[in-house]
Amino acid sequence: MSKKVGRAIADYGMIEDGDKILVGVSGGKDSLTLLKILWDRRVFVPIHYDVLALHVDLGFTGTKQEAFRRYLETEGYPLEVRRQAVAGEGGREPLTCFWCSWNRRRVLFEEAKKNGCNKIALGHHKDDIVETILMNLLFEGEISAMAPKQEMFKGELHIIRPLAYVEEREISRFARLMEFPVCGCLCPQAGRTQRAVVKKIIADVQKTAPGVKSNIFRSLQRIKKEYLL
Ligand SMILES: Nc1ncnc2c1ncn2[C@@H]1O[C@H](COP(=O)(O)OP(=O)(O)OP(=O)(O)O)[C@@H](O)[C@H]1O
Repeated sequence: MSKKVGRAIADYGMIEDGDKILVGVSGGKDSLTLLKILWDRRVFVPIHYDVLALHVDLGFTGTKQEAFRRYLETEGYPLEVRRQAVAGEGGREPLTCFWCSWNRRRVLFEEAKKNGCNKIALGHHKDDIVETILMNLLFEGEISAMAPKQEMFKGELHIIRPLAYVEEREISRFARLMEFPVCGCLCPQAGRTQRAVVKKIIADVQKTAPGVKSNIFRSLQRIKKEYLL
């Protein structure tokens, strides 16, 4: 996985010497994996960069957040926690995905600025990108993906997605092997989103066409302009 991450970093010029990277850590398997890989790679890559983990505590109840926070601290990762209630007290009803992610992003940007970070790394992986392509096609009527490297605020900040070439099943296996104290998805909307619908479509098609995920991913690298409307 580290090799795939290295390839994605090189292909998209995601990390440069002197970068300070804020890694968004939700407590899920993807961002815990991302944090470990970026942290460990610093030992052998020929450039120097700093890593800071940030958890935005969105205020959902019934969390197992304490366990993963303790784990990060014990493992020696520098960690910041910012509380930003989106539901219940201090939040808004009904809770929507837009409201939740808008707030999370705002806090990530604010904390990046406050901590002098020029990159924000998110744990989106290949499956997330493929699902986004289909979601945008089916529900938004447009052809677009999730950029592995995205410029924000006229280049002041970049969002990077170093797991862009890594499949979710690889991450799941790694997270189990590493015994990460994963604190599952705490979102009350989980499983009822457009993403869940698209995930099921891909899984169904994959039963008879195993290469479908890679094909969807590759499709946005091979646009045939002469066949567009
Ligand atoms: N509460 C949070 N605090 C900080 N970063 C977050 C938080 N929630 C999500 N992120 C960041 O945004 C990415 C995408 O969020 P999403 O909710 O889609 O999570 P996910 O795909 O389930 O990943 P994970 O397994 O890391 O939770 C995460 O991988 C993480 O980097």
